[in-house]
Amino acid sequence: MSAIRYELIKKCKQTGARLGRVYTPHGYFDTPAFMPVGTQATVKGMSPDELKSIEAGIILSNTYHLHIRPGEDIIKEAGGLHKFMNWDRPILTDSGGFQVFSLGDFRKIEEEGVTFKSHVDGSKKFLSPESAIKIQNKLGADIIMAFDECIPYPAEFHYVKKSVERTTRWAKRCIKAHENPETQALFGIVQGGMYKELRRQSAYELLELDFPGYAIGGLSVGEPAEEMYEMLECTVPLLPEDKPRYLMGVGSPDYLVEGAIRGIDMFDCVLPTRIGRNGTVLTSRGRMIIRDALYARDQSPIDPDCDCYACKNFTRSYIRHLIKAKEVLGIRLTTWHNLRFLLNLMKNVREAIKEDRLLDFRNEFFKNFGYN
Ligand SMILES: C=CCOC(=O)Nc1nc2cc3[nH]c(NC)nc3cc2c(=O)[nH]1
Ligand SMILES: [Zn+2]
Repeated sequence: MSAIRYELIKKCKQTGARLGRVYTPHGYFDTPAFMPVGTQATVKGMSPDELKSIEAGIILSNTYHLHIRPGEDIIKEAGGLHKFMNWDRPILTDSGGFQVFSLGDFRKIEEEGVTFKSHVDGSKKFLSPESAIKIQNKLGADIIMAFDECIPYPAEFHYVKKSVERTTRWAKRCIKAHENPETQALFGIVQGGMYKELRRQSAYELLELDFPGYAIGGLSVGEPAEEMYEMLECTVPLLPEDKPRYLMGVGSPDYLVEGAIRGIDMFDCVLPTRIGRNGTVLTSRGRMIIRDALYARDQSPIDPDCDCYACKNFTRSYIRHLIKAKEVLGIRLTTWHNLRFLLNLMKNVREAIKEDRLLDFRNEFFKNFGYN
């Protein structure tokens, strides 16, 4: 009996997209889904009630960050991550491994695991498949991720092949180390760089291990959009139709729509919260740099088509003032709006799948948003 169940509700007639629902021990969430990122057990600037008000179905936290601070034992003593942060809906923990390689003073990868320096105090840290799973077992997320190597871009074929084979060996060690498969679903992570042959090899090796869900890793690492789409087109069809597919670290509005069209069910990205904090907001007409003097006297909402608290109650002029004055309410409002924008985008994608018009929706959205 697995911790989650994926219900395939409808397949889009125009594309590879699917409408689905993932049932977890903390309730279900609809897919395709965008998962707000709460790296350190909080989606920066948003309370759990506010996240519920914008209909966030599932949020993500980082194993690496919570291991470094406050440490998984403190969270376990609180009754696990759900209790600690008072979020009673689904949670997914990924490694933050992406950050380890970009944040921590990354040291070396060996068969046993990865040695690196903490980005907080520079102390020496070690993560292995076993320790990464042990930490996630203590945190108690509903969906946890296998320990893998997120291969940098670009990378030589031979290096990628060796890394894929090690990631598969690590995946087997994760399954063995996992203590709560009936309450925490462990997802395998397909790697393979930008090589179709290695993407297929990684997928086949992980399919044999029969995970309850599969993530596609090693993308959104600096490669051109076309390469990412090509890797999706060669990998997604190999994955089981009756299990969720999670594209890690993606993404911007166009990537979310194009990823859903190619059969992806779950996405996560720091973009909405990160650009929100530096005064950039997403609107149906494209990105808006609200701190720009252009908006100093603009009494209209960020996005007239948006139903969020920021757009219903405040003007561009006021929010620009808050951002310029480094007032905390400023980044709360831009974050609130950006998250609601992406959650609404995914709601519209789900509607379009229901009505077999996702390609039409894509063309309309891209025309307004300013993509080609
Ligand atoms: C406990 C261990 C769980 O391991 C992982 O979470 N591994 C992992 N995380 C990723 C995160 C990514 N973010 C982006 N772009 C912003 N691309 C990403 C790719 C990966 C990936 O290939 N692997
Ligand atoms: Zn809004």
